[in-house]
Order: sequence, then C-alpha cells, then structure tokens
Amino acid sequence: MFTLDHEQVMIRTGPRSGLPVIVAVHSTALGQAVGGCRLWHYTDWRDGLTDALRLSAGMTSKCAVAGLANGGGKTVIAVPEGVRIDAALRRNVLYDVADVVDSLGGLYATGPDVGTTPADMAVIGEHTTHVFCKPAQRGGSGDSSPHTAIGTLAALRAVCRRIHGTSNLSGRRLAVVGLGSVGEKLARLLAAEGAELLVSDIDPGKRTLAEELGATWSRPEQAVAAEVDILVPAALGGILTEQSVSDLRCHAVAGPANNQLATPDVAGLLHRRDIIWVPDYVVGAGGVIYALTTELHRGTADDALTRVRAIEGTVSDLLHTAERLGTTPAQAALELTQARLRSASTSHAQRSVPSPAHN
Ligand SMILES: NC(=O)c1ccc[n+]([C@@H]2O[C@H](COP(=O)([O-])OP(=O)(O)OC[C@H]3O[C@@H](n4cnc5c(N)ncnc54)[C@H](O)[C@@H]3O)[C@@H](O)[C@H]2O)c1
Repeated sequence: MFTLDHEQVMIRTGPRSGLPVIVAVHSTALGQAVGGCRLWHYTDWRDGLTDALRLSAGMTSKCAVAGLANGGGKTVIAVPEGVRIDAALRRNVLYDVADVVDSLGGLYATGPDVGTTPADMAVIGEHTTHVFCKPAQRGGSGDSSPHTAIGTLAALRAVCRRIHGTSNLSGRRLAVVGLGSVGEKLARLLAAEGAELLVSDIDPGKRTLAEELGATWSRPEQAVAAEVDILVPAALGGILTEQSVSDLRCHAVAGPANNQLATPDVAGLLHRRDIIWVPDYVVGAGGVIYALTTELHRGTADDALTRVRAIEGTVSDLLHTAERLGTTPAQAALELTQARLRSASTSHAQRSVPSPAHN
C-alpha cells in the first residue's frame, strides 16, 4: 500500500561528513520517539532509508508493549561500500547526527545501535541533550547488555511457567545460541538459576565459558535443533527459517536476537508446529527500558530494574491472551501495540477538545 506510516523522515547530507544521515520518526503518540543510531555500509543509501523506516516502526511496538511513554524512531548513517570510517570522519558524522536530532526539538532521542557505542553517544551528547546510553562516567547508563540479559531472564521465566506451570528454571533445558555481550551474561544468570545449559557460538574461544559454567558446548546448527525446553537465540537475525523450524525439537523459542524470523510467514510455521515464539522486541527490551527509565524519565536504578523485571508479567499476559484467543504471542503483541496507540490518540484528542465556555 502506498502510505507513509511515519510522522516525519529527515534525510540530510551531513555538512561535515558528506554522508547520508537519515532520521525516521515513526510515532510520538505515546511520547518522545526513541531508537538507536545505526552506522552501517549500504550499496545504496535508499536501503538505509528502508532500514530506518522499518526499524523505527519496530521501536514503536517495542516501547508500546514495554509500557514506556515513548514512541519509535531510528537514525541510519548510510555509509557507501568501500568508505572507511576513521576517527575524524566518525566524529564529523556523529556531529551531523546530533544536529539533525537537535533540530527536531526533543521529538526524538537517539542511542547506540549496530555500529555505534555508548562512547559515540557521548560525542553526540556534545551537541544535543536528546541522547541516551552515554557512558556511566558521562552521566548515562552505558552498556545496555546487562539489562537486556536480566529482561530476557524475566521473559524466560514467563515462558517456563507457560510450559511447565512454574517459572522455576532449575533443571530446565535451555540452548543459548550466541555468547556475545548479552548471551554470555544471560548464560551466567541461567547457570545461577540451576538451568541445564547447552551453549553455542561461531567463535570457538567461547568454549571456555561452557566449561566454566558446566554447560554442554555445541555447534550452532546442532544447538538450534537440540531437544530442549527453550531455544534462546542471542546471536544475529534470521535464525528461524522454513528449514530450521522443521528441525526444531524445543517447546518454545524466546531470545533477544533481533529479527529472528527469516521471513514473516515463519511465525505461522512455528504456530503450526505448536512451538511458542515470543517476539524478540518483547524479550530483548530490558536494555532500552533501563536506559530510558533512568536517563530520559529520571527514574532511579531501582525503578528501572523493576520495570525490566516486569517483562515477565508482560510476556505472561501475551502468552495468556494468545492461548485464550487461539492466536500467536506475536499477534497478541501487535494487538497490544495497536490498542495502546489508539488509547493514546483518544486521550490526546480528548485533551485537545476545548472546554465548554462558561457564561
Ligand atoms: N546488546 C543489547 O543490549 C541488545 C538489546 C536488544 C537486542 N540485542 C540483540 O541481541 C543479539 C546479541 O547482541 P549482543 O550485543 O550480545 O551482540 P554481540 O555482537 O556482542 O554478540 C553476538 C555473538 O553471537 C555470535 N554469533 C554470530 N553469529 C553466530 C551464529 N550463526 N551462531 C552462533 N553464534 C553466532 C558472535 O560470535 C558473538 O559472540 C543481537 O541480535 C542484538 O541485536 C542486543
């Protein structure tokens, strides 16, 4: 359908860097739009635009389901293939991003994403206040992966309750695929809960973590097809394909890895195989919930942790709704997003109605 679903999209050739800077604001219905700044190589900058449009809409759903008073946005710096980002160019393009973000006057705040770090947010923060996840020594919440891992653990408890009637993960079999920033922390948390772990990474150097945690080490394709209670994707996207889903021997798939479905129709395949799949944007929201609560909403660290752990309740509710309506958790999450956006626009419209004049 030929509709622009976004409130506004800014595309600017950065005056300092000469690189295309794209900022998509999908929705501010629930509050300030938020979403990370992706610095990535593209063969055509319009592919970067497509990413910005898709990812900013995804952030609207992520915030709405998490119950945050924020909408979705995204920044993409579309770097042409072959262009190397040295320190000077990096600084220049981050200042270019800061100028675009600042020109939106607070409608949108940016944070780290693929290709950018909390240190980059500190650079952006030199030119605008509308930025989050700066390093702790610069007043930010820094690396989001510890809270993403805590939120994922909360989601896994809810999935465990749905499968076994109890959220106690002790003795449950889980396969964690990807032992990077989030996966390693999550594996440690799960080991502390007494889960029976199978872990995997393309980097053989991660095998020492398996030994340390007493976990079984496996090659990624074997881990995906392992007979476990829950498969936890914590690496890159696209892990759930028509082929891999037919090989699955788990009751549920829930993990933080972004874009797990190779194509949207894979969700239907999972449903037909009676495998619960909880969307990654629900499971992996802990990092963003923590950062936004402490940095943009001025909550305490305790408030923020409580909200991260509330992912357990959110996932439980989605699983109940899906079961009651005979639909998927993904569909339940979509409907929750739409309901929250509708109620925000209704209350906004009500606030905008002028009060009757008194004579
Ligand atoms: N960091 C966060 O706070 C956060 C928040 C939300 C979502 N996510 C998503 O979670 C996922 C992991 O994030 P991260 O920050 O830990 O990334 P990371 O780059 O630190 O770790 C990724 C790990 O996956 C491994 N890997 C790559 N391909 C693999 C494969 N085919 N099979 C097995 N292992 C493979 C890598 O070797 C690496 O150890 C990503 O999809 C990310 O987008 C991260």
